Amino acid sequence: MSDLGAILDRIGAEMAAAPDRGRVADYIPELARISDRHFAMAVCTADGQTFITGEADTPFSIQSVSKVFTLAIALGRLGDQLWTRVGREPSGLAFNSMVQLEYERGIPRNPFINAGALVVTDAILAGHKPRELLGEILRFLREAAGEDDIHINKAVAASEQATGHRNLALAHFMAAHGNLLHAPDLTCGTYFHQCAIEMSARQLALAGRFLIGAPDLPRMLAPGRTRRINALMMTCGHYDGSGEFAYRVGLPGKSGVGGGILVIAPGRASIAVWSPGLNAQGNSQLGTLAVERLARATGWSVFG
Ligand SMILES: NC(=O)CC[C@H](N)C(=O)O
Repeated sequence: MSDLGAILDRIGAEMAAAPDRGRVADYIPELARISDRHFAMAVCTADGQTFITGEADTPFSIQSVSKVFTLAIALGRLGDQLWTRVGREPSGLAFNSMVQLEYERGIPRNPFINAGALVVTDAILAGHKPRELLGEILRFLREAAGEDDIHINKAVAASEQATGHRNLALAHFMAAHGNLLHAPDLTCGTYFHQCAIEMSARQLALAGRFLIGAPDLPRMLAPGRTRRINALMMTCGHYDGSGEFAYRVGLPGKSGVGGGILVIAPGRASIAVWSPGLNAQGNSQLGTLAVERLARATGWSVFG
């Protein structure tokens, strides 16, 4: 790579000057307080280097990016058995949509929409107390990142708990179809806490290294499974904006309404970007633009 540091400096400067920063999520009151001025990007390469620009050590709410890690834990623990409860197709609908779940009898389309992520959390909650599972998720992240300073923001979790009617509705609906093992408020409560994990862009890029598929990096899962997580990130990681992200960026990515995106360049790098303003599909507006520019400058793409 010619000069990743210079590429990131340029992208950071361009994003600081960007006029249209999208809109910060306001349906979770604690997230509505975050300024849309933040920007950070971190790139961890397969050969062990890390490059950053912007506020790469400021923690932010990873929200739905957590779904990548709970899926990894679920696949490691349950293997293909998980797929009896959740599908692997893009939904073409918003992350919190209800309609499809009714047509498809309580089986969510994929593990990255909210309904699917609730099923994944519910599956790995089996045999554990919520506190134990949340401890396991944090341990997984800390081991993957090689950093201990990763925590849950309890105020964000409480804020979502107080307003999370749609997620509770999704969970109740799946319970009605026999696709939930625990009481809806238990599964949702665990999910709200997992979404409220805070990480910096640097920590998130480090935690994503196990998905690069390169030797000498932390190995959290069998290689065949990490490839499949990448496939799902590519097809479903941005909800009804997944096609657009694949077209513009050409790499698997998973977004969250906190404005974070984890992007994997297989064999090359793990990339984390953060800018809290979102586009109409609930994906970081500048985050997407920044990784689009990074992909163009580096030539990284899974499409050759
Ligand atoms: N897209 C997201 O990041 C959504 C996560 C959020 N906690 C929710 O369930 O609404």
